[in-house]
Amino acid sequence: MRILIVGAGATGGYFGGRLLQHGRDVTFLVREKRAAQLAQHGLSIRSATGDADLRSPPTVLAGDLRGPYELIVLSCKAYGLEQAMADIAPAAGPQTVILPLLNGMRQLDLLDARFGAQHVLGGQCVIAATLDADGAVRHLNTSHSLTFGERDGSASARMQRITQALSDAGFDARPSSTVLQDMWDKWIFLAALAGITCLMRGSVGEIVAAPGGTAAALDLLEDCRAVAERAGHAPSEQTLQRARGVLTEAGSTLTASMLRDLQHGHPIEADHIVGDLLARADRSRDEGSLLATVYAHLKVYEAGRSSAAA
Ligand SMILES: NC(=O)C1=CN([C@@H]2O[C@H](COP(=O)(O)OP(=O)(O)OC[C@H]3O[C@@H](n4cnc5c(N)ncnc54)[C@H](OP(=O)(O)O)[C@@H]3O)[C@@H](O)[C@H]2O)C=CC1
Ligand SMILES: CC(C)(CO)C(=O)C(=O)O
Repeated sequence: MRILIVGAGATGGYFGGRLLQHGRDVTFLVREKRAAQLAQHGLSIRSATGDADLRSPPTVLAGDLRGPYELIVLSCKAYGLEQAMADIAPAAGPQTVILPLLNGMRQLDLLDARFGAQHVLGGQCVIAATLDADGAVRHLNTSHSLTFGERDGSASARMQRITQALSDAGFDARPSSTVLQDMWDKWIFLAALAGITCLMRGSVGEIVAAPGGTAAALDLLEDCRAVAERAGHAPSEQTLQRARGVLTEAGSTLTASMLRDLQHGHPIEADHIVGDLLARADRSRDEGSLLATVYAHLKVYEAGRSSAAA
């Protein structure tokens, strides 16, 4: 299967790199700076699950992109999605399937509008990864699952082909018949994790060790859960218990990728991950909620970045 990975950043570099390491037909759509870095140093993955050093990974610049690809894996940030959609247009043909790995849900609406819903799978990944200063992918824990599925839950022929292409490639490939609920479950967990770790500038363990920290984390999760319920995607009690457990684990070093971005002064996905959740909330009830405070806090950070750049 001809696979295009859009972006060779933390997630795209990791999953694309693993696929390449396992002999799959992968090309990375990159921009010039990353193309030069990959040409010079190759693509390295540093991980407790096994390192990889891939010399000369196949890359392509947008202007040279020729399609069609059977599978396009989107691993850009939400604020890069409009540009990425424009750039991948030449790679999309009548049989192309787009698999977005972004956190949140709004990417589905945008991709549907641009390419047609029949071309867009649901998807998500669970991993903690970042890029080093030298461009190597650093895998920060041992989770590395990639979930994908038809949004109507069907076991289509293309799902079988994609499952085969993504399986046995050094990460957990998880075909799902409940991918939309999976995405919602992850969204509310991630919004709570990103929101609370950014607000408190610390890991889960540091937050729960502080007075009131556990209650704040659980309050925020509850705000997020209420939005999911209102949208018809309430998490199961088991999912909720798991999320509560992870968000209140004593000594946990877990943070969200949004906190890592914020600490490096990078752009963040505030609107996509927190603002969009708030937009789907019951405004009369959620005004003054912790979720609203978290959003205001992230927007202040963004405003500070913009004025520093001006
Ligand atoms: N990092 C993590 O641990 C996790 C992240 N996620 C989610 O995954 C998504 C991706 O995050 P992450 O991998 O961390 O992000 P990164 O910023 O590490 O990587 C994104 C990459 O996409 C590239 N890119 C963006 N637009 C284009 C384009 N038009 N053409 C070519 N390359 C492009 C960027 O390239 P350039 O350098 O040129 O800008 C960058 O290298 C986000 O929605 C995030 O929330 C989900 C789970 C965990
Ligand atoms: C929740 C987590 C850590 C898992 O993938 C994540 O998605 C992120 O940090 O962006």
